Amino acid sequence: AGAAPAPAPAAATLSKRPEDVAADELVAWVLESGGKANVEVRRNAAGVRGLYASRDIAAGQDIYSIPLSCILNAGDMQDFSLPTLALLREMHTPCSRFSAYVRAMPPPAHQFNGCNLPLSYVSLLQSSYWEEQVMTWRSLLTRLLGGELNDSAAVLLPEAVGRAADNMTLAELQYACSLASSRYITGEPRQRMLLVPLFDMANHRPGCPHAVRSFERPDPSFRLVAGERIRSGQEVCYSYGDMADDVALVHYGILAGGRHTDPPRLLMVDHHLFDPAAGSNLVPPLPFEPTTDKERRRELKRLKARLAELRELDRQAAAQPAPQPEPGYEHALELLLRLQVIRREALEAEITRLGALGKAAKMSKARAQSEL
Ligand SMILES: C[S@@+](CC[C@H](N)C(=O)[O-])C[C@H]1O[C@@H](n2cnc3c(N)ncnc32)[C@H](O)[C@@H]1O
Repeated sequence: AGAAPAPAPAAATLSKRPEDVAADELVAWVLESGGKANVEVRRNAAGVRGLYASRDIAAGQDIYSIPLSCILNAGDMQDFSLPTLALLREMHTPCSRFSAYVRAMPPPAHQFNGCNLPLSYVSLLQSSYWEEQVMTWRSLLTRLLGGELNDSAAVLLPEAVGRAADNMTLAELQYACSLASSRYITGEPRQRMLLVPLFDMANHRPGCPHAVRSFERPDPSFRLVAGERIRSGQEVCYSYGDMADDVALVHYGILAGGRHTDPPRLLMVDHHLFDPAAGSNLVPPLPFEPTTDKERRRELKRLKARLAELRELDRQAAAQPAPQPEPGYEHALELLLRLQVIRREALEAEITRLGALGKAAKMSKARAQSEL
């Protein structure tokens, strides 16, 4: 008689996904290691996990500070596979000090970008530039898996994961690549690819003003500084860059919201400043401003031709069975199909805008002549 029953674990803990329990442990590890965190990791109503302020944070204050001992440094920026291998190394190292970090990663069913795009989806990108990019990444991973001896490679697969290389699958490599490539950060003053716990829990918001400070003296820790006041409970965002929707989808598995801009933002591959040979992924969101009517007509012709090509693809697709979702990649298919719609809407809007510019110019010319 007498002993009170042990308190039941809170419902929230019971229902927590393993990666979310690990995320709490990750915060504890960062704090134990001397870091500071005015944030916690939570999910929003739509189930997207992110960072939330655990108290009010004034503009200019640190949102968190991550000690260097908690950063996974994947080396310099020459080798595409390094962040993938750095992550895999920790995933296959028993008692890794990054164990909470790797356990907090989204599982394969919730992880998607161009690294693990199913082959059957590649043509849905409807862009030779993106299709080539994705196939190049796939081929680099395939060669890494095949143990191709490349004397210039910084790290080979068995060097990173030991005997686990014997049983590694392309799917596992693609998953690790997708995780690493959507999470690492590079930048001044050290040009290194860094996987930073907690930093990589912040979701993208275009124009988010919070800024990273790192390797400063006397405090070299990795800090995120509030660019505006954040109230307790508010989501802590980070701007992944000024991305068009195709860039956001291939690099982060998200749509950046380009259709909501005015005018709707063209995909990078449709933008007048896009140069596939330059290999740059960032095209400024500057609308085309013709200085002459000839320029305007040339751009209008280019856009109409692009839209006509896409309409032709639509006609061909309508005669085929609808694309089938690959198990675990249902959401990815939805995003790709939505990107196709956004692309056409943005082209149509730009064609309308340039057409209207021409009409307005003609009318003002006619008015000027009638006044003479
Ligand atoms: C650096 S991680 C951010 C943390 C991530 N949500 C998590 O739970 O680990 C980047 C990934 O988060 C997701 N993400 C980032 N920004 C998002 C947004 N605005 N909406 C939905 N998902 C987003 C995408 O899956 C993206 O590849």
